Amino acid sequence: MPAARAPPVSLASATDWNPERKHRFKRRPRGMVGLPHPHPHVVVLALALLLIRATTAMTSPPAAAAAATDDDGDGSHALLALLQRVQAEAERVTPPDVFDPKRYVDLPLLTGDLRAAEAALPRPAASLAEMEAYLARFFGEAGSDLVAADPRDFHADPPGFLPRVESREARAWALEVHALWKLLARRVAPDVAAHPERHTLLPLPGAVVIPGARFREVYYWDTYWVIRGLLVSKMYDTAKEVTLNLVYLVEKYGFVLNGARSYYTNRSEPPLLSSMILDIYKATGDLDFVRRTFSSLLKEHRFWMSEVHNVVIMDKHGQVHNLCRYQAMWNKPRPESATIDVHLASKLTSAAAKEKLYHQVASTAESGCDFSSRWMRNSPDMTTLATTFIIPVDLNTFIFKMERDIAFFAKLIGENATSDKFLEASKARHIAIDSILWNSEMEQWLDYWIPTDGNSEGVYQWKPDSHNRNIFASNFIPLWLNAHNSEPVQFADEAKSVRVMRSLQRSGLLRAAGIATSLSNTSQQWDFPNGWPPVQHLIAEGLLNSGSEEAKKFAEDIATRWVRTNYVAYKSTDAMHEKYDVEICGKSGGGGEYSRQTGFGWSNGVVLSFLEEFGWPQDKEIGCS
Ligand SMILES: OC[C@H]1O[C@H](O[C@H]2O[C@H](CO)[C@@H](O)[C@H](O)[C@H]2O)[C@H](O)[C@@H](O)[C@@H]1O
Repeated sequence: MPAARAPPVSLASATDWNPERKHRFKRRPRGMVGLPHPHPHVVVLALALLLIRATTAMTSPPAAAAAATDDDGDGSHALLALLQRVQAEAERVTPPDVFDPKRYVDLPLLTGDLRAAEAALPRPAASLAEMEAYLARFFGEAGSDLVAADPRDFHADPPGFLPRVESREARAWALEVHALWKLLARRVAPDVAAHPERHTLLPLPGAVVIPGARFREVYYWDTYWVIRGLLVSKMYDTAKEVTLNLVYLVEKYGFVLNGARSYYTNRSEPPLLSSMILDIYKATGDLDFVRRTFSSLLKEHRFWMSEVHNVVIMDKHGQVHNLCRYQAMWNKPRPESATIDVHLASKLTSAAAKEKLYHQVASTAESGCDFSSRWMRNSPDMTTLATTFIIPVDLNTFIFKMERDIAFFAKLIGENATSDKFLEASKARHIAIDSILWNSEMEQWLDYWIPTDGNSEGVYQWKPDSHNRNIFASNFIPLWLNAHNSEPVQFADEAKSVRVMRSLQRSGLLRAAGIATSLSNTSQQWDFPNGWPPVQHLIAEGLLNSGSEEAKKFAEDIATRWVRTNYVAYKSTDAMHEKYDVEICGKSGGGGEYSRQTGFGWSNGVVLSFLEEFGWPQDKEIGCS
């Protein structure tokens, strides 16, 4: 085996992360070696990881992390424990088609008397009526601890709105979608900060835009497309305020949480904070906003570079690379879906196997794509989820982008040395993505399976047969980097982008109403036949900016299919949907562990963004063709 060479980049002074030290963890006690000065919250999580690793094999999940992350020191863990018992009791008496486990962990306690609420919980409840009476006595409605916000920069028909949308029908609808920001804007009620022990909702300093329906709180990666839409709607102040909430979370927890609930503190979501800040800067030129948020981006980068997420892998030429994976710091049922997780784990016998499964389930939620055959060793068997053993194409795309954005911002604010270091880091990641994830035969980037044999502490040796050769829309997401390249050399040059486009066209993913998430119908929501707004947008924007006229036309074709299906579904249901069935124009998506959701933050953002980018001519049909 060729000698391992250290990656060419050192970010030590910029981020306190030194890739050379990364390799030392082979000989050092296990722990957060890649993160010498992390945020205190991350330290607690890391210590939890350390504890479990001292006693179990590396393939075991970080069991002690559970104990570390469900107590914020404000008493909200006691409430969450009670709410999970409420959830379990409610399941027994609620018809399955209306039972949503998340509702129960979102309930705010009406008074400070948790003990009284505990004592009065009917165990078992005799009926649904008895359970509902109990809930009404002790708890407010789920979502009642958020109050409507009235964004001051909202105008019903903002000047300069969608100048290229000529069709009256399309324009009238776009204005209705734009008006949905008012319905989705919220503020956390003052009681949440005053009495955190009564809420699983976390306090936030500014207004938020929620996805909608059961998703009553702000979500991390959803917010990127919310921001894109708010910028189209000229709501620049709201876009900044929403983003500053996520910055606040980084400052408080060391990373952006999956969502702003105490039960989401054990994981993040696809990291797009730097992209939000970049797009706001491009729209407003507000350099103070960049200055204000910059150090939080460095902090977030440290989180993703820590041992929890970083994987070291040696390519076939002996070159060593750092890439990232998803990994939650949790090995218990997800509180928001505990009944579902417990049921799934009941197929396994040992407590250790259950913990490992819970760890994989939560780690999959960190991917934002929960759930999908993509993360299963043996699809569609959910007990074979193995997300922490996958190097995902899209995650590394987002982190490459983060590094490029940080380099750009650092230059803007005069931190040239930091800029150079992050530029180098992004180049190293570019090389890593090309070496480890690019598949020249299929002309796609492919997720990479790392071994589950307990070697995750060391440097993995790249193997050609470890690519996941199944077709997923995520295989094409690196194209998005075309949209954001400030250098003459594009991430995927024009010729390569065209080859990737042809591969996408041959893949079978493009359907009547958009790009399917995968080709496999598992009944999971991130599989066929669902298409998701962020995925359409990432791929279309990448194609649009590839430099190829043909790819640009293809991007417009994808956008047209997507806009039409959103429009037709809206006309028939009076709502924007979370996801769509790409087989049938105008049909919302289904599957997964919860019912169809409407609102919907990222759907609105993607439609507005497509309409801004491509316009809609007078004579273009907007119904299904
Ligand atoms: O309650 C189940 C899961 O719900 C969320 O995931 C889905 O909705 C999110 C909000 O729109 C979205 O960010 C994610 O991509 C969806 O899969 C939540 O994020 C999960 O953590 C949660 O377990």
